[in-house]
Amino acid sequence: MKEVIIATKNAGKAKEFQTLLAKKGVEVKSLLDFPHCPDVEETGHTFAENAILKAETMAEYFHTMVIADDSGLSIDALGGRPGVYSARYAGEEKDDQANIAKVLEELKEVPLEKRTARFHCALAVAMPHRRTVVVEGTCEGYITEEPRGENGFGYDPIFYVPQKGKTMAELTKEEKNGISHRANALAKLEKQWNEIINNGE
Ligand SMILES: O=P(O)(O)OP(=O)(O)OP(=O)(O)OC[C@H]1O[C@@H](n2cnc3c(O)ncnc32)[C@H](O)[C@@H]1O
Ligand SMILES: [Mg+2]
Repeated sequence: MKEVIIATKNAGKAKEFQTLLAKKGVEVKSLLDFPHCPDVEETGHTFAENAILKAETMAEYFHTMVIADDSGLSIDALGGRPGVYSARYAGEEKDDQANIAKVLEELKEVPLEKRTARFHCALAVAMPHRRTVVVEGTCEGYITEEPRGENGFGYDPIFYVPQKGKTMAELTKEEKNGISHRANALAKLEKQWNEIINNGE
């Protein structure tokens, strides 16, 4: 089976890529499988910049094709925050519960109709001796007043998906993969996929 490295240390993301790419007959390895690999500082100001940074650094490190995901939540009432700072919104520990608590506190006075938000995902595919390919996907929703659901990761328990009538964390893995920002970004690689997979190294 063809193997692809996803440059992420986030177990939730890694699992989603495992399911999404298994359908394409691809086995996913994440950086969690390579405990000694270096950390990449996310110094970019956009999701795309950070995805390129992570993918290119790791493609150089591994000497092979690497895909990176930089993603996050943009809340309109907060001027687009937490945005590219989603992982560390409440501190360096990357604590999902603390991040959720901070968002809910900041939105305390904001009525439901003004709690519009979207998840963003930028995917960068870095290949030795080729130009890096970048695609982006989004998913629209609302921020709930309290967390609901046990599935997924990150901000999923407070992200309400109107078309499903549930929070992202109440969706099954298959349902989330049917509508997520990550799946939407990956779908944009569809046409190039065979070329990426066969010529990437
Ligand atoms: O950089 P890597 O190692 O991939 O892992 P990370 O967790 O730091 O990932 P990002 O820098 O892309 O930050 C994304 C954050 O945005 C949030 N996020 C992204 N996608 C999400 C999703 O599908 N559901 C819920 N929250 C998500 C979550 O808090 C992530 O930690
Ligand atoms: Mg990160």
